[in-house]
Amino acid sequence: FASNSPFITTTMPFTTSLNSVKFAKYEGLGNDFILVDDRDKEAPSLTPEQSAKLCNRNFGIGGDGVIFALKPPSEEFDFKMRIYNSDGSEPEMCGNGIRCYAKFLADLGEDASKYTIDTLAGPIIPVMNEDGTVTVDMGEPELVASNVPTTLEPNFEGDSAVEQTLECNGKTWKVSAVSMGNPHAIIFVDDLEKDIDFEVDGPALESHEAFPARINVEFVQVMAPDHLKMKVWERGAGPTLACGTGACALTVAAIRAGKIPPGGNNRVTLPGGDLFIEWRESDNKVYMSGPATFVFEGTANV
Ligand SMILES: N[C@H](CCC[C@H](N)C(=O)O)C(=O)O
Repeated sequence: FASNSPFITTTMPFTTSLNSVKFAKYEGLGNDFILVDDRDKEAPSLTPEQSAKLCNRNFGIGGDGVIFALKPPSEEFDFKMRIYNSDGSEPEMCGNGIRCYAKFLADLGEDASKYTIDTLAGPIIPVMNEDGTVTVDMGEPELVASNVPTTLEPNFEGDSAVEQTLECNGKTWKVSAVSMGNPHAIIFVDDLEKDIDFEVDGPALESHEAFPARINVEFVQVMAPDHLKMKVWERGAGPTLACGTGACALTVAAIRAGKIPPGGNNRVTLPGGDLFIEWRESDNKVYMSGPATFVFEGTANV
C-alpha cells in the first residue's frame, strides 16, 4: 500500500474468498460506495445480488453501490471500472464513484496521479489534485433524445429534448433529457422545497414509460448565474446525497435551456455538499471537481 495509505497493514490482501470479501468504503459528498479490488480480474468478483445485499444498510455494509477495480481491456486504459447500484442494476457510469475509485487506487499504492479508466460510458479520466479533491474529465454529454434514451419528442436543436412537457403523477413537468453515459431527466423548479413531492414524484419519474432504461431524476433551482441547487432521485438507488453525473447533466441542461450562461466553473449544491462543474466549450467535455473520502475497510460475508 502507499506510504500514506489509510489501510491497516493486513496479511489478507483485497481478495474475495469463498464466503467473504475484503472491501473499502468511500464516500463522495455522502454518496457512498463499497470498493472491491479486482485488479487481477476481468469481471466483478461479486454478483449483482451479492452486491445489493452488501449495500443494505441493516443487513449489509450499507452503500449506494458497489464499485469494482478491474484489469483494463487493452493497453490504452490503465484500469476498468464497473458498478452495481444498490438495487443490483448496472449503470454505465458514476461520477462520485469514479472519484472514490481514483482515491482507492491511490490508497492501494498505484502511483499514477492521472488514470484513463475504461467504463461502460467510455474512457473517463480522473486527476488527483494537491488538495485531495479529484477532477474528472467526464467526456461529452449525449443530447440526442433517442440516445439518452427517452421517447420524449425532440423539441430543440440537435434532436434533443429541452424543457419538453411530460405528464406524470397527475402533474405536467418540463423535462430536459441528457446522458453522461447514464440517463438523466432534469426538471427546473422555482422552489425545491415547495414545488415537488420528492418521495412520490421521484420514483414515478424514474420509472416513467418515456424512459425505457429508467432514469436519474434531478430537480434543480437556479440560485445564481453560476450556482445551481439540486435534489436527486437516482435510478436504482433512490434518494442519494449526491449524484456526480447528475450534476454534470443538469449543468449542461441549464446552459442549453438558457438558465445560466455558457462557460465557467459552476457551483452545484447537492444535499451532501458542493461540486464544481465546467462544460468546456473548447472540447465539449464536462469536467467535475469534488472530494472523495476513505471511511473504513473491512471483511464482509457474502
Ligand atoms: N444511479 C446511477 C448510477 C450512479 C450515479 C451517481 N451516483 C453519480 O455519482 O453519478 C444510474 O443508475 O445511472
